[in-house]
Amino acid sequence: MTLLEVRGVSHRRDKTYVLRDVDLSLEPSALTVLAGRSGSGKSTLCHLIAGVMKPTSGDLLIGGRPPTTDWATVSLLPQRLALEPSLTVEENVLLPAALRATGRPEVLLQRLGLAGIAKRPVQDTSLGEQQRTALGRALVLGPQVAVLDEPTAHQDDEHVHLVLDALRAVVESGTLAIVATHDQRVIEAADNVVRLRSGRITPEP
Ligand SMILES: Nc1ncnc2c1ncn2[C@@H]1O[C@H](COP(=O)(O)OP(=O)(O)OP(=O)(O)O)[C@@H](O)[C@H]1O
Repeated sequence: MTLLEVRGVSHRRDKTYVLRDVDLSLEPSALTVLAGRSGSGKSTLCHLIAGVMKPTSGDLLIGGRPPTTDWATVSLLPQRLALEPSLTVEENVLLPAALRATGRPEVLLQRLGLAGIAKRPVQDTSLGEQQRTALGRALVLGPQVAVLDEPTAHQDDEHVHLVLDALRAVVESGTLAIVATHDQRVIEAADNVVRLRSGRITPEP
């Protein structure tokens, strides 16, 4: 069963095409890596899948519908995190749940190594902790699709394992996790790898 369908997507920034004729069909319950050199278009594709930008041409469908900004359907961990600095770690994780009166973050905070600092303003935490907070925020609703841009960029080996365990747990619950990364440790843990080169999907490797 296809969950995410990307059909003939091209995207232009200024006068240059940064994505060209991208076709992709992905099923639920998988950890899919978007790999490729810096500037190959990974972040752009992340933003299109998460519905925060519209493609110049082509279609993206999640469960047969265009992406919305409803984080239970598709969530985003942006490269620049976009946390609310004065809120605590826990409050940031719970932001998508605030409108739903749901959300039990204890297990997730534990899994991401954040339980001990949950009540601290996020601005008083390390960059790696902030990145795991933004990851928790992306996973807290157990979305159909979680789009995660470089989620291990600020993590050491030990914390990469925590991140991968948290990803594996949501994937086992049905989430399609799409992870843009250069990190070989994440690439090795993936169910499938989509490689981009100059905005086009290229066969492995
Ligand atoms: N706002 C923008 N305006 C114009 N060009 C942009 C803009 N943002 C990105 N680009 C260009 O689009 C291309 C793809 O960028 P993108 O950020 O998607 O790459 P990436 O694979 O995620 O790179 P990285 O691994 O360095 O994050 C790059 O050539 C980049 O310079």
